[in-house]
Amino acid sequence: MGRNNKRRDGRSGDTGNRKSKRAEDERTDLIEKIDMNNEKLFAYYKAQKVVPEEEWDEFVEALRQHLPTTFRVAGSRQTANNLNETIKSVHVPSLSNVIFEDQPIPPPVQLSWYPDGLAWQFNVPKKVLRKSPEFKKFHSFLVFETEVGNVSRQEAVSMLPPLFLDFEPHHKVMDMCAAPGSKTAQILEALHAQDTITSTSIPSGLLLANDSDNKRTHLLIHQSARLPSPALMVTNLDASNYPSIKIPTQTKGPKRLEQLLFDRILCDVPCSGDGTIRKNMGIWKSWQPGDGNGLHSLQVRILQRAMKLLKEDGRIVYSTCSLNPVENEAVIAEALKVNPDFELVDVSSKLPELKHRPGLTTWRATADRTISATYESYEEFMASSLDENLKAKMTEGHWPPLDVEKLNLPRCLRIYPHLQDSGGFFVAVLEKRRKSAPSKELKREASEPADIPKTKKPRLEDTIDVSEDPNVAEEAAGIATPVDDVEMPTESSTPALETESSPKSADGGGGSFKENPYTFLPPDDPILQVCIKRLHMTSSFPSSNVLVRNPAGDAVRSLYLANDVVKSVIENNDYSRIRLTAAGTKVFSKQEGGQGADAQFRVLGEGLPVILPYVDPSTVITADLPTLKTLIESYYPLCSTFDQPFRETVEARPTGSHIVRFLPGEMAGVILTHELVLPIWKSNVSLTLMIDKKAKSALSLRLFGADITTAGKAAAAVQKPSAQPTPDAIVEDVTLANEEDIADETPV
Ligand SMILES: C[S@@+](CC[C@H](N)C(=O)[O-])C[C@H]1O[C@@H](n2cnc3c(N)ncnc32)[C@H](O)[C@@H]1O
Repeated sequence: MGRNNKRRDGRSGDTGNRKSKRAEDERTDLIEKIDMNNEKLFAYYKAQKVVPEEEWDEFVEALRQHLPTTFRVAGSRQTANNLNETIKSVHVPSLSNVIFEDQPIPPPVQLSWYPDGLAWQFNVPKKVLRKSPEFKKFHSFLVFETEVGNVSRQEAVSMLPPLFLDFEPHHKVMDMCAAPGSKTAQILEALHAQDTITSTSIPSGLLLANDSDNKRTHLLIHQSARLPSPALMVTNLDASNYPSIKIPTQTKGPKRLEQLLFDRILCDVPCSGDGTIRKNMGIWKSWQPGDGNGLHSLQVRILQRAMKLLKEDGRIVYSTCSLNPVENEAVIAEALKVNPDFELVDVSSKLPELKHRPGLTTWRATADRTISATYESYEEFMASSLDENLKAKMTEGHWPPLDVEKLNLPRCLRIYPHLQDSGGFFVAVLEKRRKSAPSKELKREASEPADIPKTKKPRLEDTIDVSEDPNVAEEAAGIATPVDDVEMPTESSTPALETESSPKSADGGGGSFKENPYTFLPPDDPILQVCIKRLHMTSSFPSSNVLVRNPAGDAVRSLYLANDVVKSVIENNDYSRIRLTAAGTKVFSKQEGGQGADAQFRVLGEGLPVILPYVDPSTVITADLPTLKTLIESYYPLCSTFDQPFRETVEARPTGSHIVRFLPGEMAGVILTHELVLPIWKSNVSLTLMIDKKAKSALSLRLFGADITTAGKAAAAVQKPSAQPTPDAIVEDVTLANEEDIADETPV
């Protein structure tokens, strides 16, 4: 991210390029220098019998190998299938016979277990990506598509948990430890699976993504802006202490408030991360058993809190990128012990091509840093000659319980690097059994009358003490929410783009919370009405679900759209108590007028698919592929440069925000296979395509096989006077920024 900012600050792509090469050289040195032996790690995992004796060498050898690059084609089913087709029919054939320094380089292959072949893997040295023209072009394609959210560069194993959630668009889903958000994005995509390329549905369900780290929460918001959803909320709380959220009862009769319970919860908990050792090579040196021991109690508390927030028949997916049974089976066992209404689900046949091993039923914990001894039981550990301070760090829960056989721990899935050339991972799926006949008392507890004085409220909360103001300790942040990074027209009559001001930085120190509050506009708000009238939106547009974020509750800058559940959560809960950091999706944004012109609210590219189903089709201007090419190539082409009938249509339109539908077509060998709907801005005499710079470059690469945007051509010219189709400067610089931004599975 930092490097990306430097580029925005005006550093040349060449500098980025040199830096990237240096970083790569440093990494190569590191691989060569690093000692991929850690006797304690080996002794510990041998003692756990994670793999049979005869597989041990293969397992360790796999830990030492460079992790292949994996990515997932993202977006709704239609968008993803389209792009996947391009990868299969254009990129893979062009990468199939590449010879580099006399060596054949294998093309990307699909991950056999990932549904619909939407996940890919390739393993080529970075210098091939830099120097082979075919791979360079493919890499550039990936970088830009990642920037705009059509591709997610994610570790293969990290793609697993959402696949086991098995949820539907009407479900209320919670992602308890969500940042930086690769799994949140995957859940959002599934929630919006039925969307088309041009329009987004408003699912009736909810995705509540939470993370206790404020900085990382803003990274999550940035990532999820690529997949706008009116069903998304983001909170910034300690998951182990997550407060009760209230919503009105759905039943007939007087409205009461009840606790919001979830259909599905993902607990992708903080872990020691030793399953990522192929990527995070520092683990070879730093690993010690205490890493997992120290996290065990937090992991248990997070899982137990999830159990209390789940509906009957609901499902929890618990996952870590650690191989340590103390962070995995021991956590599941401890949580099951106190929640007997839960059981592990056998999901071994869900992904038939996925190779995995069963969860362990025996393991040997230790707290000893200096010797390699492990202990069969807590009693044996306590009877040892170890230091009393070390003994105090461990609990019975670190070891297998006596009744371990009853818990079905082999139903957990262990993924090992040597099985399918991946990282190491652990997944467990738990379901809450339906109670046959709820007692009268339980029924009474299930709905909480809103009007009972607080002190007398029957508590829905469980054994965990949930305070009204969870004491969340995190670093001071101050990261801006995403802004529309649109190329700026300079024509004098073209208004300056107003950037969305970031919410005030959240000062995590001591748990203070300084985000802006959320207010729903009255449906007859004059500004909202102007937006609705301008687009001739139908009466079915949910105008009572439009919200703003500022203390006054006025439509001063941006308008967001939320679905009914998000609205009801916001209206019935104090936003600062639930540390609400984001809600819904931004659809309109204020655009300052140019010389003498009034400010207007314009449709945002990210919000357009959400509002398009409500826009009167006669409001949308139709255009063809050459028109799109002109809009991509120039910042602000004059209206007079366009062909008829587009020229006449736009000249007749007032200045301001418009929507254009580009119809499928062909020009000089370039094919637009499906229609595209994009926002434009009309100034007195020129037009601007109002999409993010990187989205414009990605679109250009997808359509024309080269970045023909002004910025792309400029970058190519800086890099090489004989401009090649793929500008190195952009590729390298964006790659670095991107890889940092989306790094997932960072051990915490
Ligand atoms: C393994 S990472 C999650 C990765 C994420 N699910 C993804 O796919 O991008 C664990 C996350 O847990 C967060 N975390 C740590 N302690 C937490 C707590 N007590 N409550 C909520 N989140 C916590 C960390 O900030 C970190 O972002």
